[in-house]
Amino acid sequence: MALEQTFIMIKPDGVQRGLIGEVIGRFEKKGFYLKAMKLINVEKSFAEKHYADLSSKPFFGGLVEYIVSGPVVAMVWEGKQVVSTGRKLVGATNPLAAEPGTIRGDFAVDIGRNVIHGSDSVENARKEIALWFPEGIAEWRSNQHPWIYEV
Ligand SMILES: Nc1ncnc2c1ncn2[C@@H]1O[C@H](COP(=O)(O)OP(=O)(O)OP(=O)(O)O)[C@@H](O)[C@H]1O
Repeated sequence: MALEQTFIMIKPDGVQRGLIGEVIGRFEKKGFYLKAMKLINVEKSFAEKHYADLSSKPFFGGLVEYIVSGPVVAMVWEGKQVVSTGRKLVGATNPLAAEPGTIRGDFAVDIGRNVIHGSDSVENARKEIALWFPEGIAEWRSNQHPWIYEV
């Protein structure tokens, strides 16, 4: 069975608020595999590249300032339908609309401080992983695999 990969980033507010372990724990306990992770400060030009699709939006400048305001945790997670299911774990963009039980629903209030990013499609996940991890990602699979996945 081919497993998907997605790019997940804990934004500067999530790092500052001590939510790294909480976020990782939710993805781990679900049954997804952490394939790459780094805590880094990104340059403005890099943040602009990551959010290039939103460059015409009025909030673009503020969004880029937010992303460069402190370290972020960039991760690759692997699993069955991890792109769409990861978005469900993350919750709606506006945290006030995000369901309780989701990361944004449980830990955020404002759209401009929504703790986490998750790729919105398999194609964008591929692009984002290539952008953030040009060095490549780890190859491994949990020994618990047969206890999480039927095949
Ligand atoms: N109206 C807005 N005002 C301020 N910031 C916004 C607004 N809309 C979106 N953003 C910020 O831009 C990010 C990207 O917006 P997008 O529409 O791609 O939402 P998303 O896919 O849920 O979020 P992300 O890409 O971060 O996972 C949001 O997560 C949020 O931080």
